[in-house]
Formats: sequence, C-alpha cells, structure tokens
Amino acid sequence: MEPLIHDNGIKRLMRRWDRLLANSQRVVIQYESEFAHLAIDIIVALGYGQSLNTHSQVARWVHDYNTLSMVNLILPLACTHWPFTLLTTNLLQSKSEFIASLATATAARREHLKSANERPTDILQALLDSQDPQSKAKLTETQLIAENIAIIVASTDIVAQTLTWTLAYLMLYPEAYAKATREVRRECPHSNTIHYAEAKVKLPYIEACIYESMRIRAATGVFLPRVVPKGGATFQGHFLPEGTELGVNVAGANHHRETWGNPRRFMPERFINNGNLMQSVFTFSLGARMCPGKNLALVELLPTMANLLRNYEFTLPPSALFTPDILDEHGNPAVMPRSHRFTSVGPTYPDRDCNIIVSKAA
Ligand code: HEM
Repeated sequence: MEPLIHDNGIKRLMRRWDRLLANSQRVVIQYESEFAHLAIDIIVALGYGQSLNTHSQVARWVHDYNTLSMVNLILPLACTHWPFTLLTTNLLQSKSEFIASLATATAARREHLKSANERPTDILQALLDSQDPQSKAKLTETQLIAENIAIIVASTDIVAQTLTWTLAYLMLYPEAYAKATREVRRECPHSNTIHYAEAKVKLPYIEACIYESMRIRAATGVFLPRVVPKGGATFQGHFLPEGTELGVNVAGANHHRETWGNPRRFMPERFINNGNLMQSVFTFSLGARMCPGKNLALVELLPTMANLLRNYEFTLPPSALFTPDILDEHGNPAVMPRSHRFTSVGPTYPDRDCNIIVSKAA
C-alpha cells in the first residue's frame, strides 16, 4: 500500500513542484489545494486503480457532497422536496454523477474479475469481498456505494487539512520549522524517498509537529455527534436519557488544561520523550466509532511532511497576513481564520492565506 501512496501522491506532488522550479528558483504555491490534490490522488490509487474518474472530477464531487451534507443539516427539504430542491440542483446532480461513477467502477470490476487471474488488492475489492461475520451476507449495491462514498469523502479533506494546518503552524513558529528541517536533513540525508517506517524511527520531532497540529487545530471539527443508546447512560455522574443527542467535544479534549498545560501554544516538544501523550490527542476519536483510517492517515501524513521538509524550503510571502510576529490576544502567533465544512475544518480564505514560497533545499 505504501508504494502506491508514494508513487501516486508524494512523488507526483514533488514532480509537479520540481517542474515549476525548473524555470525559477522560487515559486509561490497555494498549499491547501496542493494537499487536496495529493489526498485525492492517493485515495483514488488505493481505492480504485484507474477505474475512477480524474482528480478534478473527484475533487468536485467531494466538495459538492460536503456542501450538500451541510445544506441537509440546515435545510433538509432542499435536498429532498421540490421546489426546495431547485436550490440544490447542481449539488444533487453532482451527487448523482458521483454515485453513477462508483456504480460504473464496480460493474467494471465485476466484469474484470470474470477473466482475471489475480484479484486486485484495493479498497473497492475489499468492499466487494467483505461479508458480515455472522450472516455471511455481502454488502448490497446501495451499501457498497455508501461505503465507497464515506471512505472517499472521509479520507480526502481531513488529510489535506491536517497537512495544511501543520505547514501553517510551522510557518508561524520558525523555531519549530527550523528544528523539523534540521532533523530530517540530518537523519535522512539521502535522496531516496523517506518511508513511514524510517520516519517513525528517525523523525520524532516531525511526528510531534503533526500530532501537535492535530491537537491544536483538529481538522475533524469540534463535535462528533452521538445519540445516547437504549436505556440511557451515566457519564461522570450525570444520567443522560436514551435518545439524547449530544456531541463529543474534540477541541475541548485537545485543549484540556490539566492534560496539555499551555494548550493554545504550538509546542511539539510536549510529545518528545512522552510518546504516550500522543494517545491523548482526540482527533481520530476513540472507541467503537474511532476513525478506521487512522493508520492509513499516519502513513500519508508523516512521509509527506518528512519528504517535503527535507527537499524544499518554505517561507511566507511578504503579503502574508499571518506571520510569527502578529500575535493574538493570548500572546501567540495569530492563526488564519477557519471554517467548518461537513467533514473537516479548513482555512476560510485559502487563496488569500495559504500561499507559500517554495524553493529547493540546498
Ligand atoms: C488526519 C486524518 C484523519 C482524521 C483526523 C480522521 C478522523 C476521523 C474521525 C474523528 C471520525 C469520526 C469518529 C467518530 O465519530 O467518533 C472519522 C471517521 C471515519 N474515517 Fe477518518 N480521519 C482521518 C483520515 C481518514 C482516512 C485516510 C480514511 C480512509 C479510509 C478515513 C476513513 C474514515 C471513515 C470511513 C469514517 C467513518 C466511520 C464510521 O462511520 O464509523 N479517515 N475519521
């Protein structure tokens, strides 16, 4: 799986940047959209081989699906009942295309299997082969499409936004950026691509930067919705009747003073020689509904940051509005404004706030 992540995601992104840098020593890139591109390239490669449409189509479907889901929360009729659906015609059309494309990819895979000697090893195949352990029932066609959509939507935006916030914080905390680049250039000086196993052993500071970014600005959002099950539940001495709708407060857990000390400050050092503290970062959630893609996400995040920080220099452009010396009311570098989407939290104005100057590292 990891070679696919490198070939289709990390190396492809670096090739794109290298092409831009072939004609110029420095280029300005909009890193939020670059990371979105990377995350989509990876999930399409891992999930569907060549059978799904191009990157830009998938990007549009994910974007429209998130928007439609937000509309559904606020104004459900706009997603189901005419004439309210006139407000969402384009979004509903985009969702239909998304579903149709997955149905086509699934049908093509079934056709392929009739004559293939080997079964592909990708997410689509895993879902086609999966069965209920007790009843041995396979996923229905509707369930298959729904699972595929959940995986594509859940795996793209959050990974992209996590990378975005990590780079944004490194730019606001130059000493952390310097430490991270020193670490990777000292520990992995060779030009071959840095893989997860190597990064995990040799690059504790970069891993700490990623965890600290996931803690301080969880791309997952603020609340994870829950409904209290039958019979109710008692939580920390409070009885919650069955059916109560509540939210698990991710940001609250990630900023709890007793656990985190100075929670508003970006301090990757807090994880160094204290690896257990990473378990307290609540961003992947915990328990039965914990993110099933956590390990995949880490295999994407750590090598991506490691390879980029080793191979390139990043600096903020002179026009940047958020820089290390512009402080918020708590005395920490002010962070660009953020907005909540359906599955993630990203910068409100990426085209304004996510520009960065990239050059090749010496
Ligand atoms: C930094 C990256 C990621 C973060 C922070 C993250 C976090 C989360 C969180 C908090 C949830 C909801 C858990 C809950 O309600 O308690 C979730 C659900 C989910 N995640 Fe992730 N995720 C990430 C990447 C991925 C990736 C790469 C995949 C790819 C397979 C993935 C697949 C899913 C799926 C399918 C669900 C829905 C599970 C369900 O409905 O029970 N996630 N994720």
